[in-house]
Order: sequence, then structure tokens, then C-alpha cells
Amino acid sequence: MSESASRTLRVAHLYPELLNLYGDSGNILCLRKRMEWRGIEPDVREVHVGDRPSFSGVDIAFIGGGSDREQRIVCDYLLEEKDELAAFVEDGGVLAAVCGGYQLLGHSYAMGDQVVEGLGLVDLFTDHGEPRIIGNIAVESRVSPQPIVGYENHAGRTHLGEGVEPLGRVLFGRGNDGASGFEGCLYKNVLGTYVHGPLLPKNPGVADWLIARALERRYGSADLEPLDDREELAANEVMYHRLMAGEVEEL
Ligand SMILES: NC(=O)CC[C@H](N)C(=O)O
Repeated sequence: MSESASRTLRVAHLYPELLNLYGDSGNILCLRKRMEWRGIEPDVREVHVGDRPSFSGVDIAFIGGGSDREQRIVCDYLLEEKDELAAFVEDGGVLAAVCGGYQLLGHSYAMGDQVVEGLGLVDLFTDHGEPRIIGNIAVESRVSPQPIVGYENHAGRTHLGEGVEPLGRVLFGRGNDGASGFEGCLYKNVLGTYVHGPLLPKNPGVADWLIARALERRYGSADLEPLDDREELAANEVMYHRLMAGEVEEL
């Protein structure tokens, strides 16, 4: 057995029954397969409503997007685990959060005109904007060799605090607030983004960034052998080129 075959990464999928818009559960499938293909054992555990999640043995936590209502339910559960989640983040735990999940990371977010307390894990906040931002998106980011492509659908506008790095620069679409030109956030090993689609299958660079950060934290190094990504990269390229060639309408 090679050394890599004995590595395991634990993935916590938070509230898949509530935050699962636009195939966000495909992100977990993608992480699982990219680990398996490299002989890394994925230990995927779903956290459901009513569970008391513990993050002590977790390597990668994932939280997807959803409607305001579902987002609110999840936020209320996670607020109870706020200190443990903050300790996980500060310790370099890998946390990937999409759209509604991304908004929860900040100090507050908006449900219509109502301001709702967030988890305060990252210095950002989200307010409400009109019109709703709906459409395809492409983002240039240091975490991915290819542009990150996908689909965004959010009313919230997210504003990053000083010193919080955006995930990247919007090449097509709207991103965090439709005005700054930025998309998502990076803080320690937290990656927040509005990109659904799901995010990871067409953006293998992002998936590998998450896996690499988790391996570094648990095993001290991240020698990720390359995979045959021809299909993934073809899907990425087709979408990117169609967007940039104007074959798909902008908002
Ligand atoms: N797609 C989502 O996750 C939506 C997030 C949030 N409910 C908003 O509309 O801003």
C-alpha cells in the first residue's frame, strides 16, 4: 500500500436537506471522487437538522446555498455551534460555503429588509439589493488555474471587510455586490463564493485547492497527483468561451 493510500479526510456536509440549491450536493460527490482517485479515503458525514455537529475531527466542512427560509433555519442551528466553528476556522479548518452558506459566514445578512445575525467567522456582511442577481458567472482566481465558472442567484450583496481577500475578480456576471468587481472571499482556509452549478465538478482547481489545504493541515504536506481532467476542463472551457463570446446573455 502506498503512503497516500493510508490518508483519510473527513468531510462534514452541513444540512444537505436544507441547503442544496442547483446541485450543491454534487460538490461533495466531486470531493469524494477526487480523493478516491488518489487513494485518499473520504469519510463523508452529513450533519442533519437536530444533530449537534462537532468539528474537532473534521478536515473539510461544506455548506451549500438555499432559500432565505432554509438559510435562516440553518443559521439558527449553527449559531449554537458558533464558538466551535470559529475555533475550527482559526485553526485552519477548511470550510467551503456557497451562496446562502457564504452569506452566513459574515456578521449579518439580509432577509428582505430584515437584518439577521450571521456567524461572524469572516469580516464581511450582506445587505439586500434589487434586482436579484441571476445568471452565469466566470471568475479569475488564484486558487484555480482555470476561470471559475458557474451560476449565481442571490438578492444579497456581500461586502468584504478591509483585509479580507476576495476569491477573485469577476470576468462575467456580477459576483459579491455587482459593483466592486469582486467575487467570494478567502480567509485562512475558508472559501466563500456565490458560484453554484455546482461549484466543484467544472472547477477541479477549486476542488483540489480545498483537498490540498486539508491534507496540509492534517498531514503536513499536500502532494496531489494530477488527474485526467479532460472532461472537467472541456466543460469549464466550453462554458467560459460561450460566456465570453456573448453566446449566453448577460444580465
Ligand atoms: N442562492 C442562494 O443560496 C440564495 C441566497 C440568499 N437567500 C439570497 O437570495 O441572497
